[in-house]
Amino acid sequence: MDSDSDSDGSHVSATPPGSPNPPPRPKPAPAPPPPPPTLFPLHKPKAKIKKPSSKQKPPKPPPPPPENPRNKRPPCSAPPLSSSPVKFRILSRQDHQPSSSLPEILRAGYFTNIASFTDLSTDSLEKNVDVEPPLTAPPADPPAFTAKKHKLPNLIRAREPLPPVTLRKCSGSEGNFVKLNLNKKFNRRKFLNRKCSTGKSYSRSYRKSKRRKGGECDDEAEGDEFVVEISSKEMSKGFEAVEEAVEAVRDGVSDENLVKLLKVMYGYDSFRDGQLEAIKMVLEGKSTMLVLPTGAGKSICYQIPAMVLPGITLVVSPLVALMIDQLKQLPPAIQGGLLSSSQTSQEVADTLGLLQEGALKVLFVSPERFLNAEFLSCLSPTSISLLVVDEAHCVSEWSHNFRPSYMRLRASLLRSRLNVGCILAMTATATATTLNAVMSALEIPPTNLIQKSLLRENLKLSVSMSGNRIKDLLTLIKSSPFEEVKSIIIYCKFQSETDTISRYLCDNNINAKSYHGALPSKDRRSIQEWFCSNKIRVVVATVAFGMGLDKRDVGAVIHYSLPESLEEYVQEIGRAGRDGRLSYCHLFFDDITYFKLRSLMYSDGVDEYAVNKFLCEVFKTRNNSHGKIYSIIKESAPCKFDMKEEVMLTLLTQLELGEVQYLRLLPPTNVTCTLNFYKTSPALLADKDIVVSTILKKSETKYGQYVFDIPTVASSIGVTITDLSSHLQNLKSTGEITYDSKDPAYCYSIVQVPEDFCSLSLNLTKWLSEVEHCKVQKLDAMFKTAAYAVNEGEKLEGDYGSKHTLCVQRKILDYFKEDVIFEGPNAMGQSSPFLRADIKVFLQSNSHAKFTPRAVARIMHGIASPAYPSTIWSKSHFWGRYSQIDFQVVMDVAKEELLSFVGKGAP
Ligand SMILES: Nc1ncnc2c1ncn2[C@@H]1O[C@H](COP(=O)(O)OP(=O)(O)OP(=O)(O)O)[C@@H](O)[C@H]1O
Repeated sequence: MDSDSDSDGSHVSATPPGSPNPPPRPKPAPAPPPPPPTLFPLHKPKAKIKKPSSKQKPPKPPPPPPENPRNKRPPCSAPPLSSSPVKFRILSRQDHQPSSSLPEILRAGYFTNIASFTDLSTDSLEKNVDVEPPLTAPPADPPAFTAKKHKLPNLIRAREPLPPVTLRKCSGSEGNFVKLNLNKKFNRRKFLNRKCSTGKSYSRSYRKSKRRKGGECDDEAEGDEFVVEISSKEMSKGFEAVEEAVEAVRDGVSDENLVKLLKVMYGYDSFRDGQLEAIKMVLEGKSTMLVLPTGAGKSICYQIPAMVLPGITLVVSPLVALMIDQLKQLPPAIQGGLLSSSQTSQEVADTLGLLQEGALKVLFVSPERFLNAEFLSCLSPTSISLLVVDEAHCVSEWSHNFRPSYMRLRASLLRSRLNVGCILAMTATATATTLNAVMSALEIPPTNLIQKSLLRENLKLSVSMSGNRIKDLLTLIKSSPFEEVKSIIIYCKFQSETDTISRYLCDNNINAKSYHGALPSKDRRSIQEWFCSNKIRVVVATVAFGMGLDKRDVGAVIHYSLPESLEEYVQEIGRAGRDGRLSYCHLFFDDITYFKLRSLMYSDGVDEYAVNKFLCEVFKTRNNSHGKIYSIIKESAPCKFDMKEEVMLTLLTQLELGEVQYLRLLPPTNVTCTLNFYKTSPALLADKDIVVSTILKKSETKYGQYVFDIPTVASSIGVTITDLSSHLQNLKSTGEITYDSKDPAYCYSIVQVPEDFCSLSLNLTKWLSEVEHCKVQKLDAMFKTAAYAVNEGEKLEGDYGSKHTLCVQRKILDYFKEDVIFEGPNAMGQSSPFLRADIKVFLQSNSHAKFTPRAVARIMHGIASPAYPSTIWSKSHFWGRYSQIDFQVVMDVAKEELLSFVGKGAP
């Protein structure tokens, strides 16, 4: 039975697969039965499977998908894009997708999904990590695809930078292979697929899932490469079936019609809990808040409406890597694209071109895009049918993963700027407070909340307190039920831990690899691929692993370190048991890690003093500054204000979107420009060109070069930074100048200068400290849940792998449902007899430095900050000495001592 938002939380549901008694995980688990074949795209009996041959001629292409007049939009009158001065490395599609399967490629090419991205990084989610050397050795048992990689004809110089790759539809005479537009030349490519030797009739989408979701293809088939020929007749039959089903839903949104559409698009017979309800709400045009557990199938809840609704569906995601995964996982019938701030201007222009042509049904965008006037102008006011906010908890500062850029996603702004009518917000993890905040920001009425249980009952939970985690981990993996599990993820907090542990496991004959954000993206892809094809049994990872991972048969998730919140814990254990089989999740915890994490919770915080100093810089010219453009340089500012980049962005966003709008954020860009004149002399050119004459006035000359601040010049002329950049680009193309830009910065234009800086900094600091307090409470709730489970679990029956399931589930449900902040003291010390004396000595011995109470407390807790880096301050005798004393207590004592120190005439 599923619990919903009204349940008492004393039970948990099985969503998916809805079985009350999930089967135990066999040794080894057999592959799940294939889903029934779909009408779309193809049935295997009609597809010929042949060994590749160089002589083989490509078959004829399918006709283009039937065009639906309802999907047509008038072309959009976007202004030409200026070129960005920032250079990005362009990766080929294969760079991200080393073993593209036929359905993926077909989807990408034939159905216009965008092919080139520049950033796969998920590093931003990793905190306080140290860099490890890149992966060099292949796994003991390298998968066949690596060995054969060079043979694949569809590889496009995977390592080298490439021009943007535009995927085009084939014309009727060229076979059903996808053509890639490289450097404006068309090259014919054949795409390969590996044989799944079960001999069953699989749909294309099922073969895709076999490849990606765990390599259930049997061993015999691994590495065998076959060309799958798909007749254009079959292809168009699939399209027609989808088109018919879509039309039927448009004519009448009934359960029956929607199930038919589900069947032809995905091959599934029925909807899972919550899906149908959500789809119907969206199709009725009602903004909806959807809370389903990880792996429950939230994507279908926007993909089906995207097919049915006339305009485009915008999907906002917090990470580029997530967007890429989601784009790749779109079913073939949906034409998708992606826009992120890490793309080159050419990539952006290509996507915007497709958008203008009306060729896209789903567009993934980063929230930062909403800063971009060009993007906004490309979306005609009526073209957006649905806005999907994925990971919607990021909207709320009370969530575990607040993103300042998500503040831009407020219903009022979305309506005024994009004319968005219907919003679908989706998350797997949100407390009641977070949900309230998200729903109020997106103006979703309480009646439009669809919430199913957070936990699947096939997950068995256990917890242990450990004095020697690495040894206990080995014992755990070598004992039942973990010893029988063939796919395990171990989550650690720090990158260095992942390497140590994977080495230790390998030394003990356990096939393991470490995975973290500092690894080159190629290595990360390989590890993920090997794990998915069961070539590696264990991945020891930081939080960077798992976002968008849809491997169905992960049998165990082990937390080597305490997660920072119950939200993070729920999200990460949700990687296990997606196939519905019994799966095991073990959590190790210990005081030392807890103390360390708790200290880290204070690494983002700021003092009122720092906020005030920052505001003075932001509004440096208080008079006549309305409309003027300024910038804060990302590299130098953190040290100047002792404030992390992310915190600066939070403050700037709050100054834009808070009760009073003080400024307007502009897209970040490089602001220092160095320019050389070539053809015409500067003075002569300045006579003809106002931009050049302003540059001459506003620049310094160094070694014959002109160095100037781009926002200053743009402000003086009264143009935007984009216009100025285009103008410089034009001058460059005529050979008049060359230029380079550096210093990435946050840019903004002033709307209104605050009258009272003091009260504004006080309010902002108060808000930030509440956010900080909330994060600390989340960690405490996690720690207390673990401690409670260990204490209570001792009294319960049950095998080792599942002993604490009920205790932990109960605590999790309380926490999410009622925002229960668990009572009772935390494990932190509240006083120390030597603290005051030590702070006094520290201040005396560092009398040259200007400390704030927070800076002193950070050093006593051993936390680095931009102005007090660990490279210098960890040498201090006092570094980290009081990490077991509550940070607030240390800060209070530091404040008193600083006051008395200054009172005694210290500098
Ligand atoms: N009705 C259904 N029947 C069977 N399988 C389904 C159904 N709906 C979705 N799935 C499958 O469930 C898997 C998970 O779906 P999806 O990635 O959308 O989950 P999610 O809720 O977005 O998970 P996460 O929060 O981890 O991103 C996919 O492989 C998807 O094809």
